[in-house]
Amino acid sequence: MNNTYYIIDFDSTFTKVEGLDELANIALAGSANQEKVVAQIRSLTEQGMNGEITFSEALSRRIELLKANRSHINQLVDFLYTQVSESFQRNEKFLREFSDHILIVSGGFKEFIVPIVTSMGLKEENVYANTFVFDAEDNIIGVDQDNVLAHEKGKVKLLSSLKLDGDVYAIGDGYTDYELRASGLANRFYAFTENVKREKVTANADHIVPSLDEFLYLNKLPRSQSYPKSRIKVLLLENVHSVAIEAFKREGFDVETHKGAMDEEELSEKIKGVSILGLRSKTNLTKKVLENADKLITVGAFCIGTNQIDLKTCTEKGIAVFNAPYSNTRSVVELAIGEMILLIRNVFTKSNQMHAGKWDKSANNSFEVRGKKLGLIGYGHIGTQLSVIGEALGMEVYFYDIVDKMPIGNAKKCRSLEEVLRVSDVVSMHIDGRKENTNVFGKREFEMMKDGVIFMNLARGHVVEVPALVEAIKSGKVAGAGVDVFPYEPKTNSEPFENELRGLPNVILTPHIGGSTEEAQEGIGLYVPERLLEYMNNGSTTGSVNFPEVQLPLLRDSHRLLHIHQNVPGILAKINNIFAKHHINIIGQYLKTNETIGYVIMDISKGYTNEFIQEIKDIDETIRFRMLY
Ligand SMILES: NC(=O)c1ccc[n+]([C@@H]2O[C@H](COP(=O)([O-])OP(=O)(O)OC[C@H]3O[C@@H](n4cnc5c(N)ncnc54)[C@H](O)[C@@H]3O)[C@@H](O)[C@H]2O)c1
Ligand SMILES: O=C(O)CC[C@@H](O)C(=O)O
Repeated sequence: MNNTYYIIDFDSTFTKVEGLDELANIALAGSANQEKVVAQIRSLTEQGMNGEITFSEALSRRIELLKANRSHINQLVDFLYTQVSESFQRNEKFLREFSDHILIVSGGFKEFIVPIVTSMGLKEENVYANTFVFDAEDNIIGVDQDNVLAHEKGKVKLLSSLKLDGDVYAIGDGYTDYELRASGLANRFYAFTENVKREKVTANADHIVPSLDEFLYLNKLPRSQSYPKSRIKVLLLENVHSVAIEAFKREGFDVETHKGAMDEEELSEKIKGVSILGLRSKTNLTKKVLENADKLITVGAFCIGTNQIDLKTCTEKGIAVFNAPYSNTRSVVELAIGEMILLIRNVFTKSNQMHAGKWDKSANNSFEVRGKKLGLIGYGHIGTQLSVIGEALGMEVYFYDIVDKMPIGNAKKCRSLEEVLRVSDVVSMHIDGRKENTNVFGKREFEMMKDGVIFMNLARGHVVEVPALVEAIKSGKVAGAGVDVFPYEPKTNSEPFENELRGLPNVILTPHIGGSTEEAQEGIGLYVPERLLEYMNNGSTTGSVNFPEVQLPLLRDSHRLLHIHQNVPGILAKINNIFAKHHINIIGQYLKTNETIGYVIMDISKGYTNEFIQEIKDIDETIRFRMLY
């Protein structure tokens, strides 16, 4: 072990929160002025951390406001067990292994610090912090004034008295931590920004460390992440749900988010250096963008459709793409059912008339859906769900799909598109957005339909020729239409919507919100990051839309090599020859291929040379190589 001492701060570094602020929250729970007092305490904490008021002033003023007792401290400790910073949780092994050289030096209080840090392997005798003074009823009435840490430049005085023999590295989020470096007592100061980032502190740091992983990486210390995730960029576009953002932040990635989509030019610049990209339906991931994607490992479509992504190029470049194949299915189905009922009853026309002051109480052109024929074009996830609910409403369901599909319930499978169109009272599109489906629905298809049909497209805008639909509405062929998707859709909410369907009677237009419900977005926000993280951390490709699917066991006590190559004969033999030449023992090996690529995963024991790795990388057909440990 080296002779370096690691001086670590507690509040907002070891834990995500400030202990005293949380103690106030607990002590004042339910009291009328809780919010006000906690805000005052937080503000004093901030001023002290930024060096705007002296530490001792901040401390004594906070204690005065606190009104806490010993039982509140017990509650605080229980809470703090759940608030240890993520990167500290990940690196408990380092804390235990280096416990003789790790000192917790804090302006906080031993009463809550000791139980937390000792539970993670640190030593009580290495905790330097304040202690409370209690009265006979166990109320906190002050701070032990004999402790140097209760006073100005307390950390500096404390460290100077310890006379540590060796290098000293200080890690913390506050100005008092930086003071150790300024005084010359610490060789380096690492500003820890996983929980809070303070300009005045980071400006003075030798290094800014967004996580403990980064600190351990910089100092070549044992760590749980082979390469710190804080160095891996995640770019999330189109307002993906906050649970997704949290999932990546929790793992320690460097996450950037954007509310809207990006056009080709903007994304071509932004993609540089990004390893994980998240998008929805409005961002086109084109060949040109992918040419600039120098670090891209994986892409998550936070939606069902992946037609906006050049999957072929992604595959050729060894970029694994994932989507959320059913998280918003129910939402689309509910919207389709709602629109169908409103359209067949002519509700929008009546509602518009009412807004214009016209009362037209009549049954003309208003029908029930019960007993009507529902024609579904595309019988995938959405089509089949709609089939079930349509039948429950008393409709007869007919469907057409290019793939032979099992009918659900009493639905009738049709052999051709025409067969469905000729019989249906309501036609609903649920085919996917592949290129070949462009304009599959035009004048000819509308002409095949019954007069007065209701038509809905909640699939993709480019599958229907809009002028043909407009004509069919104007001629009365189509009595009502629900359209959620358009060949061109605005990139952001501030861009105006232009389309020939605007202003037509009994036409419901919605801004591509079939899948936009809180439930669906949260579901997608949980599902997609799980797939992406599984791939990043473990190599598993379950649910990938362009990679061979492999579900891998967790990595234990071995190193995992992931080799993506062009799918030509003989690659596995080449790999195995290199293993044999270097006498490397394979613990586990998995191979899956698709038409374009092969994906080999090899778990090996830790003894191998850089030459061995280089030879694997140098195989001619290699597209991408990654190592996990
Ligand atoms: N409006 C929205 O917000 C929203 C939300 C979710 C999905 N969608 C769209 O809805 C589409 C359908 O979603 P899904 O989850 O049911 O997809 P899915 O892949 O499960 O089903 C699509 C079905 O269409 C069939 N198909 C493809 N081309 C066809 C054609 N030309 N004629 C007949 N059948 C054809 C396929 O064989 C498949 O069974 C998605 O691809 C997506 O584009 C829109
Ligand atoms: O939310 C989106 O952007 C797209 C929704 C939908 O079209 C999908 O493909 O899932």
